[in-house]
Amino acid sequence: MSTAVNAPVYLNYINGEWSAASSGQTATSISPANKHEVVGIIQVSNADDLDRAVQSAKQAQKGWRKLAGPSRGEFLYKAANAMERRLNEIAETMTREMGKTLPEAKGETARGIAILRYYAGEGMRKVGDVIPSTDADALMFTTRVPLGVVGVIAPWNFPVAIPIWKMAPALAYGNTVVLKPAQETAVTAAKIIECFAEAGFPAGVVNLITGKGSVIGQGLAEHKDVNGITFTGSNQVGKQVGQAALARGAKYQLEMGGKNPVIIAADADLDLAVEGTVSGGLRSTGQKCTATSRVIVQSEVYEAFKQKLLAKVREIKVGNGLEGETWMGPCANENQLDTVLSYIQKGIEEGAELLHGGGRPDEAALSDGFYVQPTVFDKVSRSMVIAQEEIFGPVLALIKVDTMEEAIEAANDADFGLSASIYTSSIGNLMSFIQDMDAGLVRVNAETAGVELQAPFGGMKQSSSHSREQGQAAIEFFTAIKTVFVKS
Ligand SMILES: NC(=O)C1=CN([C@@H]2O[C@H](COP(=O)(O)OP(=O)(O)OC[C@H]3O[C@@H](n4cnc5c(N)ncnc54)[C@H](OP(=O)(O)O)[C@@H]3O)[C@@H](O)[C@H]2O)C=CC1
Ligand SMILES: O=C(O)CCC(=O)C(=O)O
Repeated sequence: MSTAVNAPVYLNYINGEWSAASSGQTATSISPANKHEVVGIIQVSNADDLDRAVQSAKQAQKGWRKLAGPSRGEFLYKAANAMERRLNEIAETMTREMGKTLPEAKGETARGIAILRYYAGEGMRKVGDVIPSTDADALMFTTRVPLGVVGVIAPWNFPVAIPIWKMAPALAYGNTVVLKPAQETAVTAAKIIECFAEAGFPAGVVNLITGKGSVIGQGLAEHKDVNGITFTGSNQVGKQVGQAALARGAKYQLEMGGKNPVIIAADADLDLAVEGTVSGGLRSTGQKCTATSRVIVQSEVYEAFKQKLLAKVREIKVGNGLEGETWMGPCANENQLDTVLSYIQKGIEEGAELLHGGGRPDEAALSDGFYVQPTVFDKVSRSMVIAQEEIFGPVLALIKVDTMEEAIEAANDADFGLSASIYTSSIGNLMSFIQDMDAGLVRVNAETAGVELQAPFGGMKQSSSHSREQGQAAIEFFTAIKTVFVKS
């Protein structure tokens, strides 16, 4: 039975006011743990709504950029405080809306708050350098200016952290923002924006508009008054967004897929390596762009590692993320579940050996949710589809290698280059890995997932548009450098 009748309605936030889509259309945001549970009713906006949001951001931009950096930072501190007061509620909404476990959702919400505070402090840091001029009577320096209106297109897998790690630096550096979250997690996004509204940002500085990606996302990328577009999501859509922005000369930044390897060297601490592989590959149901997907193991320890890994995976409790004993929640939506199941089928057809999982769990209590078992494949070869394409699900592919050289070569044998890790106790191994691994994030004796907000984050090869987000790196995208030459 659907509970849509009693579900709360969430609106767009445009020019400091909550408003319904002018199309009059709404959609339901459902829980992946039980498809009959409606988390909220959300707006399906059209191009007119989008234009209103962009125009309100454009109008607000002049006043916002004129504020001193520390004053802009004050608003971010206030938004962080508002979010902190509502941490449990926001985390619970996230779990209900996209399925990750409540402890993970609380951790992510806390991370969103920390990101806001980090960028609030940015308002007080330097924005330029003094450069010696060849003219002894001149002063030459650089300063930075905001892009203008920034469009944020966010995915559903980190519905708090990703919008915030894009919006917070955009705002701190003087841009105004139009956020288009994934429809999947529009309710969680509305709650974040409620915190921004409570913080008292001037009207138009922060705008939220929900609707189809093909209408609102693509519309943002194509809108003549949007000066910068920052996107996280699939490779296919990312490239479309980039092309639309490029065609009209707007700045863009894309964070896309991963096919992240972990290397288990013969001298690794196997218990630590198993822990990192399970956590990196299966937490959040494998739906992280940094999730471990390929497990490359040296032959000397292959059998021992495999047995320890299987023992750990067998312990995983799949269930509703709101329940305390659950370790792994459902896939975020039915499409995602179907994608994961079809990749598992492909792995079987290609001759990989299914060691664990491979389908939906049997429990009747889980039959209305988008659940899948944690899955482990043995005898995977580097060219198989499950070793090459992003699955975005809880599927680990074991690949056997003889030498460290072969391990690194296998790890680099993918179109993506986001994150990679190695478990080893040898300095030689870790130095070769750090030097030769083509990935934006390389981690030693730590899982592939896990990003620190104060460090640059982004990928090589097909994983990104080669820019970096977060930490001090964010200033490169969200501002333009202006070189100033002054002569008395
Ligand atoms: N790098 C990452 O962190 C992520 C990677 N993915 C990968 O993408 C796959 C598919 O996931 P999916 O949710 O469909 O990812 P998408 O790339 O379709 O969605 C990401 C965001 O882009 C929006 N969008 C969709 N179509 C367009 C468009 N034509 N123009 C502009 N914006 C658009 C979406 O809106 P809406 O969905 O509301 O229509 C959403 O806000 C996953 O299986 C995974 O492999 C997915 C999410 C995150
Ligand atoms: O691993 C993380 O914490 C971040 C992952 C991420 O950015 C993503 O999945 O989109």
